Amino acid sequence: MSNAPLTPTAVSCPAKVLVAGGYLVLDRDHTGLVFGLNARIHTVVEPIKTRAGVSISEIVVTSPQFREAIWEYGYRLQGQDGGMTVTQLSVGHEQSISQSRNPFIETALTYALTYIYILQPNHLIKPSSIRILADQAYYSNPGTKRDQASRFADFNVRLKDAHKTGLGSSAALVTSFTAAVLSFYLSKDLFDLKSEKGLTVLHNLAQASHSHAQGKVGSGFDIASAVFGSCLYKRFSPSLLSALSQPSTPGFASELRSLIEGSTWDTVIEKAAIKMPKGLRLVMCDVDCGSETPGMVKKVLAWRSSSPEEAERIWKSLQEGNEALAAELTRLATEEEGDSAAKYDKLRQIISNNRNLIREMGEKSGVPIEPPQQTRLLDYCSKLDGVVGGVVPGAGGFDAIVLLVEDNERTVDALGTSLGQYKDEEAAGGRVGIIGVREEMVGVKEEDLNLYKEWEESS
Ligand SMILES: Nc1ncnc2c1ncn2[C@@H]1O[C@H](COP(=O)(O)OP(=O)(O)OP(=O)(O)O)[C@@H](O)[C@H]1O
Ligand SMILES: C[C@@](O)(CCOP(=O)(O)O)CC(=O)O
Repeated sequence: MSNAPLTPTAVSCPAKVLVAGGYLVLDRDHTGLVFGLNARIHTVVEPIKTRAGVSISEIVVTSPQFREAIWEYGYRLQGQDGGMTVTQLSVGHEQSISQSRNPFIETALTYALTYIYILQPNHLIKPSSIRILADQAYYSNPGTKRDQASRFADFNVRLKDAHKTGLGSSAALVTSFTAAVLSFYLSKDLFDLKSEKGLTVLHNLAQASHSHAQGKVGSGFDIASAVFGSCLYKRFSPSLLSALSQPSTPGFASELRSLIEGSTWDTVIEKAAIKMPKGLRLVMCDVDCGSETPGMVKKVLAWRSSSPEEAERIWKSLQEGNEALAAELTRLATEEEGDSAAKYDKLRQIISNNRNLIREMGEKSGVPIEPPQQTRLLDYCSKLDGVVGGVVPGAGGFDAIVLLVEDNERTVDALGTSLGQYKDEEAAGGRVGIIGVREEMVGVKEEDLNLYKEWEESS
């Protein structure tokens, strides 16, 4: 048993935008083109500070930018190879348990502690304190800064009242949380975030726990970009996770380890296939409306099953269009090209063809993937100076668009002004704003603890 003090550890992961491959990426015959974004969720793990009444096996998780965001967990070893069982202890004062549970944190903790235990069965897992800190762009609530230099805002609301912008908060949270907890408790020879193996273990473990907490509905592209940054993504076989026993049931711990470390995991991640040409960047616009992704996915997939031939034609053409988009971006990023006016013509053409197919997919399935108000908005933006084109990202719907624009202040400022003046009489939502993010190639990253000074435990 080791008594060495554990060193405070901080890790962050990026947000995501699925620029191409929505719906297609749900099966392994197709790929998704996902860009990481430079908004991050950070997790800081430290030895617990002595507090009256803290029991020996307790991990306290807080998300101090939000009100009442504290989750206290006890953990104990389950017999028959069931792994670590995590139980929520006292709950967020004056609230009912169901209101203040955080399934993403609870599941990520269960999977991470189980993996830690199985690698170091003779080590005591010491109590710890975990803080989560998120960049502003994940939420549209205006935050207040504790001081000028502060990176993280105080959102002054409960997490359940926060308005998400759809950048993949749960995936960045689960991945940075898992990475920070593993790095904190495991020695470098057992888990090293800087090694290929460490990244693969992190990816597989975060996919498993995120999928469990989310109800196994997503393709996992958001976890892939949280770990690896921008990439071309082919999902894992869903059967890998459906075969895994439930946490705390006999055999779970060993099954989890062989799944996470073994060769059956079949995700394909191509980082080299995604590049942003010098001179271009992404801009995300928030449309201040909501869409319900799981319902849209169900309906699109139901239509695909009922009209297989027609769907196959669209899926095949769109896959080709998405591959063409990735290839053209890579070509522009790697080949010398002059500054001719026609430089981005091919890119424009590819985006326009893909949008036609996305609209067809939406019309045929009866799902508003690129609904008319988004078509009008995208067409309006695409005609502005310096804008190459744009699409509805991910599942589409009413909540966001992503634009490919020339990377200079003039273009982005003019875009902001034009969007400020944009009025669509028929659209319910109204205001369109630029989210303060751009593409990010780097995935998971260790961070310096000085970043969190004003968010010390007592604050
Ligand atoms: N800062 C945070 N602190 C703690 N938990 C968080 C935080 N941000 C998000 N979460 C957890 O993630 C959940 C939101 O995840 P969800 O998958 O619904 O949204 P998302 O990943 O941001 O959206 P999308 O998949 O549309 O991009 C919250 O209910 C909460 O459990
Ligand atoms: C529809 C889908 O392909 C993309 C959903 O993306 P987003 O959550 O709208 O960013 C679902 C998935 O891949 O998990």
